[in-house]
Amino acid sequence: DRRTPSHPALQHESPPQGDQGRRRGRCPAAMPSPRSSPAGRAAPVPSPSCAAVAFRSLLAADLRFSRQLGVCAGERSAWGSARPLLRLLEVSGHGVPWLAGTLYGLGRSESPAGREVLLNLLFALVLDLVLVAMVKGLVRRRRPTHNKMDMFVTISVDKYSFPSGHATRAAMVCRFVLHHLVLAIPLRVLVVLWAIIVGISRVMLGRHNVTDVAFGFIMGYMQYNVVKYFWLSPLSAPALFAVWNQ
Ligand SMILES: CC(C)=CCC/C(C)=C/CC/C(C)=C/COP(=O)(O)O
Repeated sequence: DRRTPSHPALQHESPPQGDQGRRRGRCPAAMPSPRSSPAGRAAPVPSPSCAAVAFRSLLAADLRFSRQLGVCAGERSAWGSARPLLRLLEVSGHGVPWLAGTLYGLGRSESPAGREVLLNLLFALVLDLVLVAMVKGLVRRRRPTHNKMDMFVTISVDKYSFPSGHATRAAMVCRFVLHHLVLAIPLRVLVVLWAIIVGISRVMLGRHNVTDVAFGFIMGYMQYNVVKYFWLSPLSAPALFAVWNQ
């Protein structure tokens, strides 16, 4: 009879059920498994809340799915031959070329409008590096076990994977470019595609889990709002531009 527990421990104390369990914020789907205490009594093992159960299930699904998508994680992986191409994409979304390119552009720019845009792009890139490093350092989620740590120039927090710095940068730069460069429609589409492909390639390379990239996209998208809010201009930062124009 399933309703009458045969195990003596279960007869002593039944797990919190129904209303009682719910009131304590516990998940009915994860009822505690009673264990015997030294005195022979069943000691109720606290069960996790529904939110915790849902969170763990999401993470488990994320790990499984990301592993399946990591088809370029090594040369011998299913799509290993595409790895060099994805590594090229990795460099295209890396902080070093973006910072170097922006600094170079700033040095060469002769128009005040161009300098203003590039100065704000520099601010955006630095802000992105700082925020991503802070979140990575706080969350400390390890990179997927199938990732080969052969990345192009990393800093210490880059051993962590949440969020994907490439995804934040790609999303933020994409918004920035679409707002500040006058581009023909096909080029605008290309910029959006580049950002999406950079994000997807992080999972295919085995560098990240899907949730790292998804959160990275959201974070990068919002970072652009911060850049817009603190937009540096001769009006908002006259001292900076005065020095510049000397
Ligand atoms: C000036 C200075 C501190 C430059 C640092 C540039 C640099 C090494 C950025 C790191 C870029 C990177 C490897 C991000 C990691 O991207 P994930 O998508 O793997 O999170």
